[in-house]
Amino acid sequence: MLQEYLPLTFNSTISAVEPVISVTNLNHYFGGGGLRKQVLFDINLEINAGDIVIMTGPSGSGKTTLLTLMGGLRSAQEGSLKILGQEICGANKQQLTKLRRQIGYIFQAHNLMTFLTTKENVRMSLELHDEFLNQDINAKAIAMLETVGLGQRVNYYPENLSGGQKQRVAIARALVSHPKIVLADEPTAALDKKSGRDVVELMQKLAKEQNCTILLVTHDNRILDIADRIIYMEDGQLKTDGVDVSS
Ligand SMILES: Nc1ncnc2c1ncn2[C@@H]1O[C@H](COP(=O)(O)OP(=O)(O)OP(=O)(O)O)[C@@H](O)[C@H]1O
Repeated sequence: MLQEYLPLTFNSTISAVEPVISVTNLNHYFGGGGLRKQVLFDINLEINAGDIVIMTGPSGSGKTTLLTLMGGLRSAQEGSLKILGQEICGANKQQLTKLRRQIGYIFQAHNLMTFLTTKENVRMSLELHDEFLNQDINAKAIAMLETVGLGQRVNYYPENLSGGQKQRVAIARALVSHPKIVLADEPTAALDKKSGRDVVELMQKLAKEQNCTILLVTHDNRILDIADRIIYMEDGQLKTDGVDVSS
């Protein structure tokens, strides 16, 4: 599971044909010296703008590691990893911070600020972006909450919302700034079947409207059908990559 939330903005522009994420011969290791352990092996992958990609596979297969690398949440060590046209293998902290402002994150635990209302949680995401500072960010946050069906809950605190409602606030927070990429790690894990389904269908709808790429890690087979493409990881390797959601 993603543990960190690191906000991000950088000014790269990407052409329509260039993949939003391009991974070439990527390896990753944890630990050092005699304890050094390779957890990703020669990953090659391209993800196009607007695609909803689900990454699945057994526990420990490297999904979260790959997701955190693609989100600029940890440094890539070996190979090439281009996000929105920018090489981030070897990128410094400042470059990673800029990158992270262009990405929305949705976590298993919604990670909302408990001392802020739903509106304030969503507004906080806009406050990280200079381009919104001259706009009515309150109105934008409320409009986004209305879009996710929480127009009546803008002044509620997270503790007074159901699990599904909290996750919808997290979706509003991730998408309100219209990021090009949203990364989601087990977004339905804490939800019942219906709430989980509602949450991913909402993500799918908003992503298609905004032409946003979604990369979603899940063990939840019930949501595979929302994907344009499914990637299967095993033992740190990308085993299958396809669009056949029935397999
Ligand atoms: N910070 C870390 N330090 C050392 N090893 C780690 C670290 N994070 C993950 N690993 C190891 O890397 C491997 C891949 O872990 P990762 O969390 O990416 O798998 P996963 O497929 O996301 O698993 P899950 O589905 O259980 O979340 C595992 O063997 C794990 O123990």
